[in-house]
Amino acid sequence: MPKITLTGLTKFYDRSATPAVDGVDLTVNNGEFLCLLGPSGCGKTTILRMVAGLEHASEGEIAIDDRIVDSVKQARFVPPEKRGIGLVFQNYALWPHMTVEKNVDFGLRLKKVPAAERKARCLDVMTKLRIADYADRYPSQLSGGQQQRVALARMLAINPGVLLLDEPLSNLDAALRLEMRTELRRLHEEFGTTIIFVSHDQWEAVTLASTIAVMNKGTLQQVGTPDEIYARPENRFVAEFIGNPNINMIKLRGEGQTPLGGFASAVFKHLPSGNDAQICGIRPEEIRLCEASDGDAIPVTVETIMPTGGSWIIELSHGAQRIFHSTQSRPHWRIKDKIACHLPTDSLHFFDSAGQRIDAPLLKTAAAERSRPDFLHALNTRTLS
Ligand SMILES: Nc1ncnc2c1ncn2[C@@H]1O[C@H](COP(=O)(O)OP(=O)(O)OP(=O)(O)O)[C@@H](O)[C@H]1O
Repeated sequence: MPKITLTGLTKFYDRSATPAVDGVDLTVNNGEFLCLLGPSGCGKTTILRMVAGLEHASEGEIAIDDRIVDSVKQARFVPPEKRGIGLVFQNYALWPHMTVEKNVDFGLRLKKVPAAERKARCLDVMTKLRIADYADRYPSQLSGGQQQRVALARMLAINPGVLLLDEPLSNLDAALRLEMRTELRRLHEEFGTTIIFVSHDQWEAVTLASTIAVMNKGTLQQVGTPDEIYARPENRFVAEFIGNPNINMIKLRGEGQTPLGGFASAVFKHLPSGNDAQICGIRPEEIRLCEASDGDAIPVTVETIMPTGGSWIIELSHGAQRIFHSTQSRPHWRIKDKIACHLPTDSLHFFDSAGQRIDAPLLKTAAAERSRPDFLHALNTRTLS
């Protein structure tokens, strides 16, 4: 299966404005399932459209394996139909005058696949995507979710080397989405297709993708496995975009760089001298609660306890400061209880004034070794809340 390489990829829709995509360097390896994740308008779809050949790059290059398919410098542009790519968009354009089976069969016909093989392939993907019962219906007679599955089936039938998916599950209800994610993962394992998937839903990204590329304002922020991105965010944007409840951010310094009190003073204890960290992040599930009598801990008051279906989010205050803790164990505290908390050293993430991660020598590793179930649980808390 092909590898895709983006080098300095840039797109200006309007030369006088900021670019929609700004100097992106990214390699999607053979058979990789990569999710472009980021807030609305950050340039995800634009990248997908350039890879598909529906938009020209303004600068930089796109290569599929070793073949350059778009390069302004080399004055080369390979049209979409010659790139060997399947594309499924949110608004999956099905042929309205064709039945489901004819839609799925369409690409195979174009490829002049023999009739018996076409029939078998169509039946196979329609069965896998659970639309075989609607084979004779027209798109207008299907629900949005069923149409989305037809669009996916149509692509999978031709078994493209590269599959580009732009939020293809957005029209499905929660249960069907979950089912389709499992199905997509299974299909990916079975077909080994290189997939680029666009989403702004972090839960979808971590459950589906082997690699996540987090984007913001047209630029790539971090590329890594879901675990890497959660456990070792490269900057504040990534730290705050991934995980729910959101990571707690503790401001460490005030005017003139004076160290702040409260939670910040507890954090300073862990900071080697000379470190110029401005902000410290700690994931809610990493905060440890204890009895008020624990002398070394930070005294806090329980402000709210929010059940989120199998887990709980607890809001804690220390003076005017607030911090959120999450747990899978039913809390035995009550609102207004005076308790205390620890911020474990190896769970702290430090960022400088530009929001870039600082790796202090004393503060390492354990966070990176955090287990995936914890991570998924943390995200699941958001989904349920
Ligand atoms: N055809 C176009 N002409 C001008 N500007 C465009 C065009 N398409 C997209 N843009 C702009 O480019 C930027 C990136 O858009 P893009 O659709 O790639 O973002 P996205 O991350 O996919 O967003 P979403 O998650 O909302 O689909 C946005 O500011 C958008 O307004």
